[in-house]
Amino acid sequence: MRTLTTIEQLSTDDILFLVKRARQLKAGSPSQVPPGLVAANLFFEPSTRTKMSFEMAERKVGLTVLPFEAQFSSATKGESLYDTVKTLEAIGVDVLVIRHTDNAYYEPLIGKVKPVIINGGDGTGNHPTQSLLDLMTIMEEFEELEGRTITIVGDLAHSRVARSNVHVLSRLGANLQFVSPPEWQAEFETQASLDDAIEKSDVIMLLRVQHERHQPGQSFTREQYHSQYGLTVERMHAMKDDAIILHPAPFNRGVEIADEVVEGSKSRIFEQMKNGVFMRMAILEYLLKEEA
Ligand SMILES: N[C@@H](CC(=O)O)C(=O)O
Ligand SMILES: NC(=O)OP(=O)(O)O
Repeated sequence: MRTLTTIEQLSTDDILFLVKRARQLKAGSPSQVPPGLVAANLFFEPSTRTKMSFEMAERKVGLTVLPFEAQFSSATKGESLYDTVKTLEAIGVDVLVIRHTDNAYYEPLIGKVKPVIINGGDGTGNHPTQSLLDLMTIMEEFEELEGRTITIVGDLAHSRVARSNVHVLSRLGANLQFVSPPEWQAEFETQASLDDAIEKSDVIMLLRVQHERHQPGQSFTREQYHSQYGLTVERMHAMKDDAIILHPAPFNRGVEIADEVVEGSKSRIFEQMKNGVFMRMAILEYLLKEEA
């Protein structure tokens, strides 16, 4: 396999292998990427975690990383993504991590370009590397997902993280619950009350309110959202003793999550970010093993 564009393209064995390998890398196992390969990270949408943790992972596995800034690239002169990728291929880039506003931006590239393509997020479509690092974080806590209840809370309609996670978590046997404002529930069957959902949950996975994808007038005040759908300190105290909190970040303190909860004992949010580096190392190793 030469690309990772959606989580659906991975078999369950691939997924479990990547989690195991990322945990080995986190424990200090040396990486096994052939020397002399070159990466570039093409982010046409803003990013802090995905871009920086890919760059960290690329350097840790020994890749040379070429800088690319979308706003100073010839994309601003109208060059297409396809022509940008063909250019980088001609220059000698072996692996491209791409984030783009268009859903499924990768389709015209697959089978037509030589570099390995890794999806760092496409519109409201997919965020496969986020799902894998979320899964790693959950498995560090519980090992098995079978019989565990995971509640995904928030802007389901506009979240690529929700879409990728629903697929992988249900494939591995978790019971999924959803809580969302009716306007943002999309195709998901939601629970009426966050308080009822919390009591049964082993994992509360919060989603960011995706303001940048909303039409004007489609939002709530911070206070309205927080009181109805936010993880308040009181709600955190109502969680099971061993239950944990995830959020892909960036998080809006005081909106999806109370300020005090972000770094509280149930939060694994910064562990998700740490795990992101090791998961991305495992993904690079997996995709590049046979390159040279
Ligand atoms: N950073 C994640 C989640 C978010 O921004 O809400 C994403 O790019 O999808
Ligand atoms: N979680 C995540 O994808 O963060 P960034 O948008 O900062 O990359």
